[in-house]
Amino acid sequence: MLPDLNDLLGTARVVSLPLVTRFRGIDTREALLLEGPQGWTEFSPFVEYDDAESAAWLWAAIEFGWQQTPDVVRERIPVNATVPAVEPAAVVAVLARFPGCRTAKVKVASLGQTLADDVARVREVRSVLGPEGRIRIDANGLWNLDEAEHAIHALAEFDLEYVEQPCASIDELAEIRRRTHYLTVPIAADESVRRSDDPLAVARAGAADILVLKAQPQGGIRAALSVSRQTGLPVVVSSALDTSVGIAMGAYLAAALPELEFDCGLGTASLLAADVTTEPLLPVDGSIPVRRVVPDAALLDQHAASAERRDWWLERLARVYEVVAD
Ligand SMILES: O=C(O)CCC(=O)c1ccccc1C(=O)O
Ligand SMILES: [Mg+2]
Repeated sequence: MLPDLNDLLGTARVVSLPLVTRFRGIDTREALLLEGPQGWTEFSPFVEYDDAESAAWLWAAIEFGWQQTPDVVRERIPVNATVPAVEPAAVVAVLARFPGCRTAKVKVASLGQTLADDVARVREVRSVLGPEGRIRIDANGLWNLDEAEHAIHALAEFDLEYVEQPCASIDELAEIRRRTHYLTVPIAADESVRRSDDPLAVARAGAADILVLKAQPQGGIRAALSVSRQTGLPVVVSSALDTSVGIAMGAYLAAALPELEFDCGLGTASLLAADVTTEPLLPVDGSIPVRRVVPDAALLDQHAASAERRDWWLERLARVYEVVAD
């Protein structure tokens, strides 16, 4: 059951939040927030995504605002620190924003950087976290097969918990998994789940050991829970660099999973220099609470997007609504 478009437009607020450090090539995160009968919710597909891909994000936003959240089995979610592709000298300051986090996810394979840059960054993260820290890396599919094999070989000495999306395609993931099997570094799939027509294909191909699930791109909490159930693979719930409102959606997904073996990528409010609430879902003692988030009126005003960007988002909402309604 779909609410009327006018109900969505009636409460919509568009914000533009500055990031602490550049991430995925952006320094501000734009998001559209909506208030449904169950609470505030978020629609924030990345600006370059088309309407067809954004439909899952809108369905997720509507589900979270208009339907009750599923039963939860935990009240706090252990989270990882997320380390953008920064210089080694900046690593200490990044990790300090994630108090109590024993796990770090390090971005690698960034445009304009070399494997030596990645090795230096991961070495510094290992040195700060110590031998008991857990380190995972995320290449966002940017390596080809040989680059991935070489890089995983070079980075394995830092004891990797897993490698997220080393290559772009499912076939490549399956092949790199075979090639690096001897290193015993598990392979996780992210884009191959959230940007694929068939989120189960990567599991069916035996191309990943772990799935990264993001609530908005997966089409909501229930759809993501279904992927987890149907594949039986261990899951890491992650944010899409959402505001605290969207992170809450991810937190409810993580809280509803029967098993949660790995720390989740839901500490990303720490990458924002501003948020929409005075009580953001920031990590404390390495975890975030599971609760809904209510935006603060003054912060919504303070971080309101320009009139031009607001119109762009409202028009996008209306177009994507038609895709969902079909
Ligand atoms: O998983 C995390 O630690 C944080 C989330 C994250 O990395 C991310 C955030 C926005 C867009 C893509 C990604 C990604 O996992 O590739
Ligand atoms: Mg990823």
